[in-house]
Amino acid sequence: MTGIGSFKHSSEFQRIKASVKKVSTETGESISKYYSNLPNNISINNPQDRGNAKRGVVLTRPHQAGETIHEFLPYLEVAETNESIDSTDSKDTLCAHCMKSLSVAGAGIECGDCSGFVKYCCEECMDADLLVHKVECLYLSAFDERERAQISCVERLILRLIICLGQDNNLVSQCRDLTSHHEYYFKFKQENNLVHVSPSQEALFDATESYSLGFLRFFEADLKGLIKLCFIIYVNSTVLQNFYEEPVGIMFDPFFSLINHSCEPNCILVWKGRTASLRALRPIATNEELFVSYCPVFTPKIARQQQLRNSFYFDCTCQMCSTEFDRWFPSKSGLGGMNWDKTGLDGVMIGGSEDEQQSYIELMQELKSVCSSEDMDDVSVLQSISTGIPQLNPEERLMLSNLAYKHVSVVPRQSWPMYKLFLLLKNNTIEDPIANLRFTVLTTDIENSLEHQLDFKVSLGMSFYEICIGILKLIRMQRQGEIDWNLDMLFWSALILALQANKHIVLKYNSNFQPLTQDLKSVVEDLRSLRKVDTVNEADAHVYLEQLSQELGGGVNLAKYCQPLEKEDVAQFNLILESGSVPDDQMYSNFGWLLQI
Ligand SMILES: C[S@@+](CC[C@H](N)C(=O)[O-])C[C@H]1O[C@@H](n2cnc3c(N)ncnc32)[C@H](O)[C@@H]1O
Repeated sequence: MTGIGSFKHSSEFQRIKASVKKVSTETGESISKYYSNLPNNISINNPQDRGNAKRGVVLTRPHQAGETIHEFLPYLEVAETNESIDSTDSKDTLCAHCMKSLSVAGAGIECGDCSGFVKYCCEECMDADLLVHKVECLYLSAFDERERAQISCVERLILRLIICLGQDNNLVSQCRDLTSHHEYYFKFKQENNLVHVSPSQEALFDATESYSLGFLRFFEADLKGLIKLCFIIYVNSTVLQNFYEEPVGIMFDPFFSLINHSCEPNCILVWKGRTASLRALRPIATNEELFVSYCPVFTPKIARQQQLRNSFYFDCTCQMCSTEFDRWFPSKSGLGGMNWDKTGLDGVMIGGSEDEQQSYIELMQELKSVCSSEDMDDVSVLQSISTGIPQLNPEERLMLSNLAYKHVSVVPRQSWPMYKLFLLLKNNTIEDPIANLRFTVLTTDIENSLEHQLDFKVSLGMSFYEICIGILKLIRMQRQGEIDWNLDMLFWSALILALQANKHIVLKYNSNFQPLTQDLKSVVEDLRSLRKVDTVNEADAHVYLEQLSQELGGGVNLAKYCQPLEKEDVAQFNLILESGSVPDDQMYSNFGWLLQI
C-alpha cells in the first residue's frame, strides 16, 4: 500500500478531484448513451405523468410473471461492519469482495493496514478489490480502531463511489445526472433552519456535513460535488440482502437507480449470492414502466408516504396511495377499511363496523405504547410503530398476547396490526421454542396469504433455517421429556411450513413459476436428504445445513443453528416423508391449533 503522502501526489488523486468537480453540475442531456451495455429488453424513458420523476425504465417486449428482466452485479457493495446495526443471529461477517459468509466461504484474510476492518474470504478476492481498497484503506487508517468501528456502511459506500469516479469516466457521466435531491440540504443550510425538515432528515443533514468535511480533508475535492455524492447514495442505494432477506449491507448501481417507485410494484430485486436479479412480479406489457418498491409494501399507508417524502422527496400517487382507506386495515367484509388521520392515531372506518374501528384504534394505541417514546413527534411515532421491534418485558408480552386474542375475532388476521403483533411476539419468544414456532407460523401464514392477494412476493421473513431451528428445538425438548406433544401434529405443521418455505424459494429462484406439486416434491426430497444421513449426529446435520446454505447463496451460516439429531428423530421425519404429500386442502387450514395464543 502507498502512504497518504505519495497518494496525494499521484495522478489518481488528481483524477478523483477532477471527477468530483465534474459530478457537481448536471448536464440535463439525455443519459441513454452512458447506459449502452443494457440488454435490449429494457430502455430508459421520460415518464410524462409523474411530476419530477424525470426518467424511468420501460420494457421493450412483454414479460411473464416470474421472468428475469435483467441480472447484474451491482456496481458497488459494502457489507455492514457495525455489528450493533440490524444485527440478527444468522448474520455473519462477509467477504468485502464476493459478499459470501466467511464461515461458509473460507477462513478469512484481514487487511493488515486497516487492522482487519475489511476482510476477504481468499487472496483472489483481496486482489480483485485492491484497486479500490488501497485508497479506502488510506482513508480508514486515519481513524483509531474505536472510531473506525463506528463508520457506517453508508459512509463507506460514498467513499467507494468517490474512489471509483477517478477510475471510470462513464460512471462520472452517469452520476452527474442521477437524481440526488441535494438541493434540500443547501436550502436547509441557507435558509437557516426555516425549511421544514423532519428530525430524521435533520440527522441525515448533520451526518452529511460530517461525512463531506471528512472527505474534503482527505480528497481536497469540490465540497458541493462531495455533498451531491452523499445524496446520490442516500437516494439511489439499496439494502443488500442475504437469502433470508436480512439486511447485510448496501449497494449502489447506476442502472437500478433509474427505476421509479410504486407501492404496488411490478418487479422486485432478488439475490442469488452477489448477483442481483430483477424479476417481473406480474405480466408486464411492452412500453410499460418498471416499478420497484422503495419501502416495505406491507406498511401502513401514512408510514409509507412519510418514508417516501422523507427519504426520496416525493409524494406517492400510486393506486395503493390513492384509495380512500388503507388497504392493510381492512374490514372483515372486505368492502372497506380504516382511514387514518395523518397527524395522529385517530382513524375512521369507511364501509366497515364501529367495532372494527375501535379494535384498530386500540391495537394502534397499544402498539404505540410499546414501540415509541413519549417525546416523539407524529412522524417518528408512526415510523417506530411500523419499523421498531422493541424488547418486550413479560407484562408487555402478556398484554400483546391478550390483545391479539381479543381482536383477532373482530378484525382480519391478515391486517397489518395483527401481523405486527405476531411479529413482535415472534421476536420476543426466542427463548421459548414452542411460542416462537407458533408465532413464526402465524406471521408466515399472513405473509403467504399476502403473496397470494397481491401477486407479490413480500419478504416472507420465514426461512428454512427458522424452521430447522424450530423443529429441531422441539424434537430435542420432546426427547428430553420437557414437552409431551402430539408429534404427528407438530411434524405435520412443520412440514407444511417447510413446504411453504420451499415454495417461496422455488418462486424466487426459478425463472418459471412451478405448480405446487413440484414444490412439494422438491421439499420432500430435501427432507429425504436429511434422512439419508447414515450416522445421524451433529456433524452430519451441520454438513447438510452448510451445503444447503452454500446452495442458497452465502451470507448465512445455517450450521450455527443446527441441533443434534439422533436416530429416533430421523425416524419421526421418516413417518412424515413416507406419508407422501400433503393434500391441497390441508395446506392452509392446519394452523387452527397454533392460534391458541
Ligand atoms: C432512484 S431515483 C429514480 C430515478 C429518477 N426518476 C431519475 O430520473 O433519476 C429516485 C427518485 O425518483 C423520483 N421518483 C421515483 N419514483 C417516483 C414516483 N412514483 N413519483 C414521483 N417521483 C418518483 C423521486 O424524485 C425519487 O427521489
